[in-house]
Amino acid sequence: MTNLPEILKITREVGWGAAKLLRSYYQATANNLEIEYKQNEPITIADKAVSEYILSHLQAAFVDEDFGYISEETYKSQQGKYPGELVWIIDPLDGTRDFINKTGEYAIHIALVQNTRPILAVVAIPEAEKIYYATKGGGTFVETVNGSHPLKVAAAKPLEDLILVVSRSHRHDKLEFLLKNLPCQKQKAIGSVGCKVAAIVEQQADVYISLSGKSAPKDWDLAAPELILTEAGGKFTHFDGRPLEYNTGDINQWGGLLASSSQDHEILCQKAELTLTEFAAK
Ligand SMILES: Nc1ncnc2c1ncn2[C@@H]1O[C@H](COP(=O)(O)O)[C@@H](OP(=O)(O)O)[C@H]1O
Ligand SMILES: [Mg+2]
Repeated sequence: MTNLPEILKITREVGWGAAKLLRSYYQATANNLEIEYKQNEPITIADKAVSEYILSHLQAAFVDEDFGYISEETYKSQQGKYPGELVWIIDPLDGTRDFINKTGEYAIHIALVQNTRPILAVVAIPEAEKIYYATKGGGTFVETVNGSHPLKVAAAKPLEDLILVVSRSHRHDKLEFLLKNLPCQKQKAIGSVGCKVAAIVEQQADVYISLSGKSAPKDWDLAAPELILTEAGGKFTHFDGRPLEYNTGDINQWGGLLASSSQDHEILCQKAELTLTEFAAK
């Protein structure tokens, strides 16, 4: 395999190119985004164009490599898991609703997964003109036009001072009950998982909670943001402490997931599980 630093260099370039392309769609006010709905989730021509851009550039750069490719826009529910060891998991536009509603909170996720776990990640945030990148064991960095520097999550603070970020559009009764009963009541809505994790590694937030309802977030929503967070010193697990796994055959990430700046991660997970038991008993 081409070495990881070389793969990262190429992926960062692809991330910047994809960010520029996606931003051009965001800023073209006269553009008809040709919004369609797939299982209740919107898709625009920008999702498709950026997916095509990322896939074609990665495939051209790694013609000699035995990589699989899973992109939100080209994924077919019957395709099952990629049988090889290394697979790219790509979300060309995470936060499509926020993209359409012009909140600026949208991101691009590119992760390389080895045997169900991410080993390399790029999260691009076009409106901030930043990319975040990480490799397993190599730390997390933020890059702007002025260069890059490492990032670490915030130091420990009291539970009640932790700032929690949560989805703006994927809300339901069970999640609302959970959010109301957590010890951290400083809560704000941010679109896109990439943008939520960026807020945590930039020390503007501390905790992110995702709880599936009738639908669940998918591998491409989480693989890249997870590595960006954990390499910055944070934790990202199921409420029961299990690590997330990708390319398992079920693209959905069911259940409760908690991402945090790590101090008190286990306490928050236990509290979340307890609160769900209370909800079930209502
Ligand atoms: N309960 C859920 N069901 C389906 N998708 C979910 C979800 N929660 C989060 N997601 C996905 O996670 C991404 C971020 O969501 P949010 O901005 O609400 O936090 C979105 O990806 P896409 O925009 O790529 O579809 C969204 O579809
Ligand atoms: Mg997404």
